[in-house]
Amino acid sequence: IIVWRFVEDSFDPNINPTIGASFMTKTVQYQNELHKFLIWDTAGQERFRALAPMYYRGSAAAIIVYDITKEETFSTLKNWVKELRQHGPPNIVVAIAGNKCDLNDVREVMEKDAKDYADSIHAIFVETSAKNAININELFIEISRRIPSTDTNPASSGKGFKLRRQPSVTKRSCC
Ligand SMILES: Nc1nc2c(ncn2[C@@H]2O[C@H](COP(=O)(O)OP(=O)(O)OP(=O)(O)O)[C@@H](O)[C@H]2O)c(=O)[nH]1
Repeated sequence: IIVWRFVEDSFDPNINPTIGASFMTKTVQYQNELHKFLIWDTAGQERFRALAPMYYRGSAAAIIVYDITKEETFSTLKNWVKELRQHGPPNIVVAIAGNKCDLNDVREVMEKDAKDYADSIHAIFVETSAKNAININELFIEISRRIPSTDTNPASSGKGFKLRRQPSVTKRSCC
């Protein structure tokens, strides 16, 4: 399960915010394999925050998105990183996406600062534009590279396999 929002159909500034979470899939080609991601896009608003553990529990990766034109979204992102470290799956792959890189003129978060922070927590880092579809595929390919396969049998190479840590029953209690 991955926390992410894809390219919007429309870039209306009055677009409705996510309520709870929305689900989507994305398939990327990684080397000779097709990797299908099952994605939950959780709501960013504070009032939905308590729902997030339902979605990141059992997930293989999380993409935490901030807005490069709003410094406060970068601070909020750091809180999400802490939450994932404390309550998320132990080996979850964390990716940080600085979205709206098409709005470089009104940037508030320097790319280097974000990259240094991502490196310090061993997270993937990329600046994206959901609007212009910049670096979206690249981000998923990098996640594919970091999520180990459960299938190490070369005889089955070329056939379908499951990436590690499909949603499963865990003993961890909610929140
Ligand atoms: N210029 C630009 N605008 C974007 C980009 N991505 C999203 N937007 C706009 O930013 C606004 C917020 O986008 P959302 O996708 O709703 O943001 P969100 O963080 O998912 O918000 P929640 O649904 O509340 O979690 C919308 O008006 C989008 O059209 C981008 O890459 N570039």
